[in-house]
Amino acid sequence: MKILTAEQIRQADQYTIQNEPISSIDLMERAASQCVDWLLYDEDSPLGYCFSFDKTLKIFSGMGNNGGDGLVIARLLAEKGLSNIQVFIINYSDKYSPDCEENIKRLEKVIQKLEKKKNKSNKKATLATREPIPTQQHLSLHYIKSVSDFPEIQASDVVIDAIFGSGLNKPIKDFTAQLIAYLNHSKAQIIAIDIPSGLFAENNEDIEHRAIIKANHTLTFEGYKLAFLYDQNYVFTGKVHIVHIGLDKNFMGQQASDLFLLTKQDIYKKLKVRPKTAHKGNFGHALLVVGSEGKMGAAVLSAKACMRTGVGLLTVHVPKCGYNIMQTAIPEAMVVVDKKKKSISKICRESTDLEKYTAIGVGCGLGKGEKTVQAFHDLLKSTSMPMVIDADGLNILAENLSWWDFVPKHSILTPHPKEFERLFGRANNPYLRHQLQIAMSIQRQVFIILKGATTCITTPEGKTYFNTQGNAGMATGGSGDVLTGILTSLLAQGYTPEEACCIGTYLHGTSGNMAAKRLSQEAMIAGDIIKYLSKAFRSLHYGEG
Ligand SMILES: NC(=O)C1=CN([C@@H]2O[C@H](COP(=O)(O)OP(=O)(O)OC[C@H]3O[C@@H](n4cnc5c(N)ncnc54)[C@H](O)[C@@H]3O)[C@@H](O)[C@H]2O)[C@H](O)CC1
Ligand SMILES: [K+]
Repeated sequence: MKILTAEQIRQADQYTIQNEPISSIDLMERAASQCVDWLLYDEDSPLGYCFSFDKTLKIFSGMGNNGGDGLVIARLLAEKGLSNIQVFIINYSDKYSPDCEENIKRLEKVIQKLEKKKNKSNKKATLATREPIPTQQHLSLHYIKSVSDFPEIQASDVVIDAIFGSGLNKPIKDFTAQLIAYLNHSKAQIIAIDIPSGLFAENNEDIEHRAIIKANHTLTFEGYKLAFLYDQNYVFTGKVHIVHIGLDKNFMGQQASDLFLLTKQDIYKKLKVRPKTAHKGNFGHALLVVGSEGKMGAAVLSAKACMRTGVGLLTVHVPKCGYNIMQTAIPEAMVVVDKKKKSISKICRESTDLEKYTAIGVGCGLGKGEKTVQAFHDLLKSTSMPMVIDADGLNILAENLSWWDFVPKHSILTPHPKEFERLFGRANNPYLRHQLQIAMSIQRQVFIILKGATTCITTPEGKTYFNTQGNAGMATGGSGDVLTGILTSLLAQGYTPEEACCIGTYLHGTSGNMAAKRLSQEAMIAGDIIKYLSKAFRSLHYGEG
């Protein structure tokens, strides 16, 4: 799925208005009604099916179209009978957008209608019983012009943030900034409409010192904004839900973008089906150069993941101390041992005949001893076959930058953020780090998989794929070794490095999710990701699970 910029979505908005055709105020109505559906019927919504709940819905609306969305949401919910709604318009300037202004009038009419209904039923009640019956529905409109107008916020309130959306063009200041701090400080659940107020859709500089809503949920229109895919911004977006508002699909499909979010369908299309007449020679021969004393677990995990991802043959090059461990843990793999006992010192004769391998993975549990560093150098120099480089392989490279010349083109590097920083340096914010990652992929002609809650894959052509599969249960020792095994296996089977990166990260995240669902995030360990690979494959091939 393509990720579009806020500017491209604005253009899609204009195109839809002109070509559907639909008036902008009707498009706003449609967008808000989709939000209302989510609010009333989604299992994640704090309102879920609660038409007359004892909580109060407090909607904070700005003066632009995001504010307009908030006003329509209030009116539609009131028309559906939701009981307690208070709307607050933030007067941060002296000008409303036309659709926002029109929706204030429409909301006022509904308030008047409800008031009339209330008076009528009270009159009837007074005549019959001499006592007014309190009406069930409360809908009110208030204006915030300074800090003294801030309402009290209870922990049980549900707050809708419709202050600013994609039209934000400078950091929020003055009492609006104070209001955001005040809302963030409350214990209420916050739902942001389109984008948390204060967050820019792409580049966010100086984020620690800015006023930005910290939402529990963000209902975003049509697709993820780029900023939502940076882990550092999760604190603002909370869980992101895509709300489709009917923007022109063809127009959006034609927009140029080098940014993609991986979906199940993308992966399904890339996965090959194994021919019925296949033999093990059809699925490649992988070599893993891994392990050292005390870190043979990393070697075993990468080897098991490699086999479970479907490689035909696997040879594992380990130090002598790893022989029995490897043969016992995974009899399906062939093992060649190094001359040295505790760490790898030289890629030995059986392994030096690199021609017979269809992919190489290196780095898991390797260590950085002098001889190992030399062996890594020799390995880089002895092949031009793209390889998977992880963990200590990356650290060694970071300490020997001149060796970049020997890194085979289109190799896959799998750093976590610290390893990334060691290799490529620091960037001031996630957007700039992403730009740095793209630039480095192009310059070094490698695929970089920056691991995180959302994994960011950049290609030598300058494309980016984001993978959102996975969960915090995977933040445990060995998860990265499993990914290396999966990637090496896919490369060995003849998937292109780009396909291997996309399928590999998606599979890894999906089996991690399946493991967490069954075992809990706390109890799952890296080996469980391997156990659930079969389920992840089945879900991709046959839609199971
Ligand atoms: N794009 C769509 O598909 C649809 C979007 N909708 C909603 O509209 C907003 C974008 O609305 P817009 O009026 O352009 O911008 P905002 O409401 O975010 O901001 C209003 C206005 O405020 C000014 N401004 C910007 N930054 C500041 C600031 N820091 N301080 C003071 N004033 C500021 C600026 O002039 C802005 O224009 C989108 O997010 C959706 O929620 C439609 O409703 C449906 C279709
Ligand atoms: K908002």
